[in-house]
Amino acid sequence: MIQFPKPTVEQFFRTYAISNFTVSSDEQRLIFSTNLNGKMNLWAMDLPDTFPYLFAHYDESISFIKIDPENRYVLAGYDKDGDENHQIYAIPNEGGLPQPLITGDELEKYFFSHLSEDGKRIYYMTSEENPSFLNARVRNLEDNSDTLLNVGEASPTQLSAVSDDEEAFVYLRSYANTYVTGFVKVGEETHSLTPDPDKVHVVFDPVFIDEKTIYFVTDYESEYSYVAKFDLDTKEFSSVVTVEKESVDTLKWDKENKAFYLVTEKGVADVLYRYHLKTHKLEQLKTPIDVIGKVQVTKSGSLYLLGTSATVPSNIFKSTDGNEWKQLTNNGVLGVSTGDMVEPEVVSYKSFDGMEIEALLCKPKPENDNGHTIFWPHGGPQASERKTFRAMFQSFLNRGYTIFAPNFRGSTGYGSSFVKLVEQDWGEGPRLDCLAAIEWLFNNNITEREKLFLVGGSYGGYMALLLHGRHPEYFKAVVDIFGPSDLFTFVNSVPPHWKPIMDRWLGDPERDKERFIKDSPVTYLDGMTKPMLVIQGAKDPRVVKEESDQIVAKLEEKGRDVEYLVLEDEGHGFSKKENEIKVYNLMLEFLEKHQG
Ligand SMILES: CC(=O)N[C@@H](C)C(=O)N[C@@H](C)C(=O)N[C@@H](C)C(=O)O
Repeated sequence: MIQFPKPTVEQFFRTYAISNFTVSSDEQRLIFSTNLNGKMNLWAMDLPDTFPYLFAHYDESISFIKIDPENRYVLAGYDKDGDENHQIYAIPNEGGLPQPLITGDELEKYFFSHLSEDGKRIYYMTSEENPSFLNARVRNLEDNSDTLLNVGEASPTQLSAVSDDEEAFVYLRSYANTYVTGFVKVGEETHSLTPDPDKVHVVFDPVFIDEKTIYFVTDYESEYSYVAKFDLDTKEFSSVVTVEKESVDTLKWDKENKAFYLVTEKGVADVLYRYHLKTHKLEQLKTPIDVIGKVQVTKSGSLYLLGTSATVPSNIFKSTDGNEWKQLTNNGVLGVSTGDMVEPEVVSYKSFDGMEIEALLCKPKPENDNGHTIFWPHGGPQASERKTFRAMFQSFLNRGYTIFAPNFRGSTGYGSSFVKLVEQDWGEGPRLDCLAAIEWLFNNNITEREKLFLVGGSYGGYMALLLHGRHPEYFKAVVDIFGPSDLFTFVNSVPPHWKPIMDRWLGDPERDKERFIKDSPVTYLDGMTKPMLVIQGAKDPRVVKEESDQIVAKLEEKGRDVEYLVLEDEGHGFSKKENEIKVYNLMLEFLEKHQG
């Protein structure tokens, strides 16, 4: 019989992403954003037919998709080459070319918030006239009038829910990723959704289940976030559903069955629950994947879910009972079965101060093993490494690298106090957690001292630079993907609506001058002696190109071995297939070159 070679790394490069989806109210059409033709576009399937067709061609990343309840048009948000200046476009119901609808100067942002039940009014937030705090406005599609609803003040203010009668509005105000207050505005009256907005807590995912009752997620006076309720008549706040040691991170209302769907974050995986409002019964549901990206509940009560596992790229599933799932998309890795991929082990180790840190350990198949390990600090930093599919990881594994990804202090999924541990401490605690992880790898004979690489993106890139500068003896070579290199320049270069939250997140460059010097990678140029590869998107608005330019220039001045790749048409990530392949190939080449 014909013998075929084992899967090669190039096959993993040909994996496509599904980043978002929505289903029409009659459930006859599913629209999703994917880079199936190399760039991000909207594709659709006319259900129950599952053959995807190109629905709207624009070749840019898509921030939201909304189908008019009466199927007259579709709305979508696009930016330009990853600049995150999202603007709102309309697409004919038959598909076609997106037309600008709520747009302005290319530097302004227009974030979609809500579409009225009759599809005639679009609620949105904009940076226009209020770049740091954002204004909320409503556009009436019948007469094209555009009305100011709320002027954001004190901190970025997001319109997050609108009652069906469009009389009550919930706003969320962010002071930090871990401090977001919620308030409801009805006419001239405003009420906090939680008893004391001055206490540090978060509020998100508010839902009006009728004109007077708002459910939402909060961690108010709790270590783990839970579902709470605010009654507009009595002005009472109450806790409704808590799940032990799990943080609720998504709340969806099922109007038909008077139930909520909850997704909780439990370390490296998600759990899906249904909570019945009448019986107060909480049921755990089976899911076909480990990490849930999006849940949509339709009018009929059907459930659609977008998700991924370490060996399963993003796919969309449907269920009518929350237990049996039908896979609607068939998004896989070119010719590679899940059995040919690597499932991570969940391990934990003790850090310098005895704190238990969870991590993902991915070991290559013995026949591929090249004896080298890649240490991967994740980005965020208030995020975590989870059981999601990463073509980059599976490519590294296919080439024989072991990968170790610690959820150092500051990661999400381990309670509110743990997430806060990185705030105003970017370079000490999390760095020591990384060092403890490296020693653990050596002590457990997973990694040999001379065979360790360091690769990280964004905050992970920052950590890669910092670890390189302060502890070069551990690493053979280092890859920094858009990492902040100097906290003084980084703090001033972030998008305007991030600036109000920088103090709690990172600190103040004057007040915390000593710490900023200590925790800036650029302070440790002398230590950065190992070969480096730096990768940057030219349009990145979060970690701007100057962060990479300056560290590369300084290393070159010192005659260090540094390669630099700038992708002109990318932002904070690689959305275009050809760019992604260029990056993976360069990284693999770089690592291979420095194995010896
Ligand atoms: C609400 C919000 O956007 N907060 C930001 C301050 C934030 O936490 N952004 C991160 C997701 C982020 O982009 N961080 C960069 C530095 C990264 O590590 O990816």
